Amino acid sequence: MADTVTAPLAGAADPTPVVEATGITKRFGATVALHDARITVAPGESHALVGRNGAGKSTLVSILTGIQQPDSGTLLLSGSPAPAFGDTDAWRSRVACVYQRSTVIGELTVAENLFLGRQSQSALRPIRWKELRRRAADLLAEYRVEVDPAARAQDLTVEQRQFVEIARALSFGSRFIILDEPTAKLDARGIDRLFTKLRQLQEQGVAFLFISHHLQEVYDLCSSVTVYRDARHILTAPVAELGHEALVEAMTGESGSGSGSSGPTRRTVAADAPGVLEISGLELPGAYTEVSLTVRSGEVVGLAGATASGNVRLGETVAGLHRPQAGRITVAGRELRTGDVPSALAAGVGLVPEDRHLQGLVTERSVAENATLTVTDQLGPYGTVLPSRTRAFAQRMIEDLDIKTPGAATPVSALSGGNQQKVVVARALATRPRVVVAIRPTNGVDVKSKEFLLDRFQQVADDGGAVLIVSDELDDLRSCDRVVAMFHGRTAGEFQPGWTDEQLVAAMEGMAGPQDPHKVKGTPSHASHD
Ligand SMILES: Nc1ncnc2c1ncn2[C@@H]1O[C@H](COP(=O)(O)OP(=O)(O)OP(=O)(O)O)[C@@H](O)[C@H]1O
Repeated sequence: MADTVTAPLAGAADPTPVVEATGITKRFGATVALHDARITVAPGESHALVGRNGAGKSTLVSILTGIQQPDSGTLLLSGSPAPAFGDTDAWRSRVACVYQRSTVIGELTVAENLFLGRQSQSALRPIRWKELRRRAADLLAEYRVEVDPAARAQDLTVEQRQFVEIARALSFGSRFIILDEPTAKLDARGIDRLFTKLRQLQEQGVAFLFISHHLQEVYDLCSSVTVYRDARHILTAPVAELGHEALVEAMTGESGSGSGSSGPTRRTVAADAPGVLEISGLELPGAYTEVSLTVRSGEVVGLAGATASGNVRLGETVAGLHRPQAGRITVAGRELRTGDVPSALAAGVGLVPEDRHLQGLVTERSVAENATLTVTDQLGPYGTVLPSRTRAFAQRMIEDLDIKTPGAATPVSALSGGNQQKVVVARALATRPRVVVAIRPTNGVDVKSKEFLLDRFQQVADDGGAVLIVSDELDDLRSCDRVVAMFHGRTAGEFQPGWTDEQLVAAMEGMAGPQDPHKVKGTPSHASHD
């Protein structure tokens, strides 16, 4: 069992790549996930890996971290052949991965998480908790991570948990860290703090492989970028030499494909269109207060806000997941029984939940079963579910949402992350809802598919429905007919088309009224602040 290695970080004097993978091929049944793929990351380098959903990025990560074996290919870590498959200690002394979903255990303290499985030198010796906390404090100080070792992991913020994971990885001796969509659950401030920490560590010689669908983050953080497309390596280039359009072109294989920067075509919602979703005086203690909002037929409204703004809880309340203390919600004039999911479903509310793993999918079940979970009543007579009808229904959803899967019977666990997200959206749309509440709906979805999904929500509105997009992603919000910003549980301004990133970001940060010109730094992907 490995003990703590708190070797100080050194500069990047040795030019041997931390990873050099060549000719990597990996198949899952008939699916070729990687074909003759390669990647090289230099010490102290911040290297991005980008590609559309299903391009093979996560498969590469699982091979680089020893979770999966390639069918063929060569993998060198710091110039040495990769450890034997299954030799966990050897693998984690060379490479670690911080995933979007944290691997720390919420019920345990930071110190316990850091030394999990290596608390005591000998299994027979009792664990000395005081000593453990002291070692944890030393370790955190070494990497300048400001977290209390005695705090329960579940009480930490998402990025603090990531810092603990990074410190744990470094303590095993690894100087190469893979970050797989690390910003997906962070708000703007969290992203800033994570990037600051990564830059600090990079200066100390730590190398990163950074995977993100937010291309602006690639430009902000990385010096080189590798693009995969359809299981193959397409190019590796210095970030500074590859413009945004060329990068998207490499990812999609289509020239001049655009990336959402041109913005959606503006539609006008009739001024006398009836309110389909009406929220009045809603209050949920600890989350939001006195919120009133109407979404009219044909309208897509953005509900913007940072992590603690209350926007997510408000969206979830509409879908029946929380019972507010005061206020009313009506859908097409009918009052909802609040805090009751079946009642919201029956009224025609479809939900794209925030966390597809916790609230969205049964991953061991098929794409067909997951996509039709909310419409089983339409799949056969007298409460029966006909497999043929389920498959046909699912097939339509697969085509409609461009889900990349070998078939409707494929388990969702075999799909790439972005395609799993599309199944969640498919399920929300399967009921032909009058109201769609979509929480960060493009999470993990590539640039092209993002436009595609947002377009599907527009279609719901075009068919007379009302859509509420709850997000802090400026790309999501840009597609809306109107945006309401929330800050600390209250609405903090309304924005008509033509708003600038700076204006909206300022409102989300509690710094400005609607469309007040403010000098605030913004990024095109996530909201930022000054
Ligand atoms: N365990 C598995 N069984 C079967 N197929 C799999 C499995 N894991 C991945 N695949 C398939 O391999 C291909 C590559 O998937 P991978 O998860 O590596 O893509 P990705 O680039 O990480 O996508 P995303 O951006 O959506 O996360 C996909 O077609 C996926 O469905």
